[in-house]
Amino acid sequence: MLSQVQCVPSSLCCSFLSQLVFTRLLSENSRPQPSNGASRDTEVFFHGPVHLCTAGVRAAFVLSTQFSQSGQPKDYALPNASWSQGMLNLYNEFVEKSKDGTWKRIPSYRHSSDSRGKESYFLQFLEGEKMSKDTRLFLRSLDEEGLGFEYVMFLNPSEKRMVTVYQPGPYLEGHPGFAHGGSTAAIIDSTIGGCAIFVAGRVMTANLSIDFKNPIPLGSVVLVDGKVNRMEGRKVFLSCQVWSADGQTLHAEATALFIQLDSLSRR
Ligand SMILES: CCCCCCCC/C=C\CCCCCCCC(=O)SCCNC(=O)CCNC(=O)[C@H](O)C(C)(C)COP(=O)(O)OP(=O)(O)OC[C@H]1O[C@@H](n2cnc3c(N)ncnc32)[C@H](O)[C@@H]1OP(=O)(O)O
Repeated sequence: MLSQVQCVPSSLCCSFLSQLVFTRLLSENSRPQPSNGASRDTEVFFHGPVHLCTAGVRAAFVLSTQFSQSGQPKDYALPNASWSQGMLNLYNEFVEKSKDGTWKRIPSYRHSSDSRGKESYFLQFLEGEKMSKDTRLFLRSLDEEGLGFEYVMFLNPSEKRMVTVYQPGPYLEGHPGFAHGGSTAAIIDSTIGGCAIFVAGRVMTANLSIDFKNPIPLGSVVLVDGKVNRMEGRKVFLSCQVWSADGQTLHAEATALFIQLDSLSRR
């Protein structure tokens, strides 16, 4: 279990992370298992001898959650059954806007090693770090669709702007019925982190300041709208707003400073 979160790219929300891990530990025991009896946890598969007899079924289940039918790594930034109509509508709106090249959908994989190739922003970010196939990127750490962070990012390169269409799931609960502020911080950090990576390559969050204006109902759809304001040497200054899908409610506003790293290995 620990290996799944040990290389989480953000120390921003330690308490949130602990809660998420705790939730996962709890849920492994209390959640109904898939009908084929397979565990959702690769570590259970590797460490639990009692499970060896169903190894094939388990492996198939685990692989099916991580790879598409073509055998390619699964791109999670595509519609799935958990997406509400509101999420689909916004997604389609931005797909439409992407047709003339103004916006670009950013694919999203579970493991950093799946991000190799042309769209390799995570490798820029994580280069030099050893990540095993069992590790998972924080925002894609849950197996079941719709329980945690459901999101798709669209980049507007000329505006140095990233918009994330985001639907927080029930495992992100803070106050009953609402998203935990740490989860909101994480999606903001990742959205503007994407902007910062786009303009500066490998970066780290040095400062993130958030005004939480209105709680985000779980299962609702919001737009996380972040952009680069300016760059001064290695310092990238960004801002971000989180709006309800109808544009009527401002949920959060943030400013941030990211620092460009010359090389992670130098550190
Ligand atoms: C087609 C391509 C598309 C691309 C799209 C991509 C989409 C991608 C999608 C998804 C992306 C996901 C992205 C995830 C992002 C997550 C990021 C995180 O959460 S990172 C974890 C949390 N952060 C840490 O753990 C940092 C810990 N801190 C440090 O490591 C250092 O303090 C660091 C690197 C921040 C700075 O250290 P130093 O030694 O390199 O630099 P020094 O000299 O201290 O600072 C440089 C300048 O910055 C100022 N500075 C530093 N920290 C500051 C602060 N907190 N406030 C104000 N100024 C600060 C300093 O005063 C200095 O300024 P002067 O150059 O003198 O003017």
